[in-house]
Amino acid sequence: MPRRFITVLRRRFPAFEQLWQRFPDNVFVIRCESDGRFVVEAINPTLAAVIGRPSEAVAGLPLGEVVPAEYLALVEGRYRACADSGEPMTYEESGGPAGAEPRIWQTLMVPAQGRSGKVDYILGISRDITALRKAEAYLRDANAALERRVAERTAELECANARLTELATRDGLTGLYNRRHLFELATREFRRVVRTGQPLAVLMLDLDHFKDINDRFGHAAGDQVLRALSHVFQTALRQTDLIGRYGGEEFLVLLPDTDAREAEHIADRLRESCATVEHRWNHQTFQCTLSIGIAHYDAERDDGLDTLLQRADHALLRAKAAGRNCLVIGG
Ligand SMILES: Nc1nc2c(ncn2[C@@H]2O[C@H](COP(=O)(O)OP(=O)(O)OP(=O)(O)O)[C@@H](O)[C@H]2O)c(=O)[nH]1
Repeated sequence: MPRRFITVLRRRFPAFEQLWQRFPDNVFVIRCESDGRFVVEAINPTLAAVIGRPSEAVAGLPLGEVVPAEYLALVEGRYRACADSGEPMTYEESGGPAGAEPRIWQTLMVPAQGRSGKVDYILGISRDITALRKAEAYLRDANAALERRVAERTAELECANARLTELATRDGLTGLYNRRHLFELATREFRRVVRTGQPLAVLMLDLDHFKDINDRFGHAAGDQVLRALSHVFQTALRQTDLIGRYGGEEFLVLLPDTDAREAEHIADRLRESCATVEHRWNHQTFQCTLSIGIAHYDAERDDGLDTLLQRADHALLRAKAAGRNCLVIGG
């Protein structure tokens, strides 16, 4: 029998008595009476301190005289379930005296069967896990806050990276690809057509008498024209075409998979749309025309991107010499 057993243990083994006196969790032994009632057989000093009564004063009392009335039905229900099932049970509960901070308890109950097989005693250990649960909740919150912060920082970094890529690849004034990045893309495109043998047209665009615009209206007006025309060019081209700012008022366009007739047609569309844009500056309006040199990839002649660009450049010079606002196809 547990009481006898515990009493014997405590008397016979000083080490067990030490353990019983010092054990930091609550230990209790409940006797199950044959009429279904429960009696407190023994509680250790830790549990005695929690309920505020000496162990000796509680031993032998019916459960109803030890457990506060508001918890009695709940506690009895648990003991009954353990006794009826004959199986160990664990549960968690919160409670405590009114006005005090509620505590959370984790309890393990083990039924002890007598010779008849009936459960005579329930041995229990109950641990105050309030601090543990609080620490877990704190860690959960801290973790969630950290995850939120990491997500925010990742979004900020992605934004900054996108901005850096933008700065590294785009021309600050027009928003078109800058010369360096355009060369990278053009080189890639050139390698592709060398491999596939597909057509590739190159247009070298140069605004006519742009210096006059700067001289007449000022540099800021010139900048406005460059921005406006860049937008016009970009909208006139297909998604697959590449356009970038090649120099001051010079632009390079690559037209992949475009035959000679189509390239000429696109070039003329660019030339015309440029010429028809009306620019306004200080209550004055003016137009700006465009000369274009065209070159087509020729596997026999173009062993590198340079020669193809050179041929487009020569064609552009001829367009200028021919009076501007026109296009010339390079030989
Ligand atoms: N406003 C402005 N002007 C620029 C920019 N880059 C280059 N330019 C100007 O573009 C002008 C180019 O002049 P030129 O090379 O003589 O050519 P052009 O006057 O267009 O004459 P043609 O090309 O022969 O028709 C110069 O006045 C440059 O200062 C820029 O970013 N903004």
